[in-house]
Amino acid sequence: MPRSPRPRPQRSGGGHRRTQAPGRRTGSAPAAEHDPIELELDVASVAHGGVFVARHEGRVVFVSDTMPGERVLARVSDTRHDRFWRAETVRVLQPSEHRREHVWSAASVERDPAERAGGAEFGHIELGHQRTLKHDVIADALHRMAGVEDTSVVEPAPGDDERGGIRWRSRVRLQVDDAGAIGPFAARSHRVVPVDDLPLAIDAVERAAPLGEQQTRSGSIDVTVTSEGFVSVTRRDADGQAGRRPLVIHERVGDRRFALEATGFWQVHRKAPEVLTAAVQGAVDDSLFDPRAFNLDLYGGVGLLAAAIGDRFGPTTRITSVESDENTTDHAAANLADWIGAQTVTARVEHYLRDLATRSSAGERARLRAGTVVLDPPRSGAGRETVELLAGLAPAQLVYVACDPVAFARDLGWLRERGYELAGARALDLFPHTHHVEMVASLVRAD
Ligand SMILES: C[S@@+](CC[C@H](N)C(=O)[O-])C[C@H]1O[C@@H](n2cnc3c(N)ncnc32)[C@H](O)[C@@H]1O
Repeated sequence: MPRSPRPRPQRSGGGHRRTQAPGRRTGSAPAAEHDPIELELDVASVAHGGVFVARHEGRVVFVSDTMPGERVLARVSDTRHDRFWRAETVRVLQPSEHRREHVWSAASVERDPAERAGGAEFGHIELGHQRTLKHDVIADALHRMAGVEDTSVVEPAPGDDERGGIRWRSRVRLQVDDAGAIGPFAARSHRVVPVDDLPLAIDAVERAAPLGEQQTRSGSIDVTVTSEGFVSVTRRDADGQAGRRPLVIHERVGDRRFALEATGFWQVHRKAPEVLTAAVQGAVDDSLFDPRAFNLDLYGGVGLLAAAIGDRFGPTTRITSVESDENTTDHAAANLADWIGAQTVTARVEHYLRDLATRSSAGERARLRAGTVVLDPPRSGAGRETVELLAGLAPAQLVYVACDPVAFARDLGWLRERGYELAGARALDLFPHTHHVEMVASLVRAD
């Protein structure tokens, strides 16, 4: 790919284009609305968060809607930081061989950046190359933050390649703006973009979504279609109130049926529950697993991964599922009720582990050391406090399910400092056409 000797600053819509002195701080305001800075940029690599890295006069510019190897004209949208700016591609000057027509015209680079629907930020990239880029992000994070070299590939979910990576979302959240218009937010903004279609959603979700309608009040709309085909549409006002008691729905995974609230947490990809069940079952080292030990399912939700362990190791397996949301724990208790060794606890994981660290008996401590811990934290990861408490309890093995590889890499770095080694990791593309990727990693105590 030919490279220009130097990116040229340009002014939008005319021959003469504006630049700013390198390192100049422009305060908290974004680039002036009527005088946007436009830059010609050579895009070098992928960054975490669905953006790509270019440089302008020594400063990093994070650019959206492009990919490595492209030359683009990009409009600067954020100059608040000294060390980096943010910009949106407005025109592709030299496309990559991996560029495709966007799978969602509402998110395409042909639209003005403010009118592009968010949530499909890799939709212009060939599907296999999206996975290469996700791998690059994982490998870089593991190398920098955990000192681990990753050679794994990012695996597709069943059926995604055949469908071109569309029609996988079983739940969608739409927004309603002050004028009553319905749609997703634009990328990196709270501006609602009305859309005609939702190609990442399964057909039944798209059909149930009130696209093109008007609402009388601002807020959000959650559209969910269960694996059994039940449709639920929950409207919330701007302060998040649903206006009626939460609806209970059911999801089926293999022979199990899970009850949960329609707006409660459930894996978004229609195949994710079974893919993650199998991945977690496969990530446990049998030789280290003790069904009578103090086994834990942390951030347990309605019990999906506790059930994965129970179904693999049998009904005598003891496991305690810990979840902070009380209604969710109630559902987990019902979902796991047929299984004698399963317990559910409503608590924040960090509080629960601190309690175990300070109050458990010598016998419990021994059973914890012999235990297996599955943890599936939210996007922010487990965090330092939880990692330290967990490492202090020293369970025999951990299975870490991560929806943010960078937060995982940070936690892995801390776990390695505290005596754990990475025994294996898989990366699963459960979010095609977005930058997101799921990881399932096995860690064992190094002693
Ligand atoms: C990524 S979901 C995983 C749920 C479950 N493992 C599954 O696959 O369905 C994370 C869950 O952790 C819960 N959670 C978030 N922060 C928590 C905390 N500090 N302690 C306990 N649970 C937490 C959320 O309510 C959510 O149910």
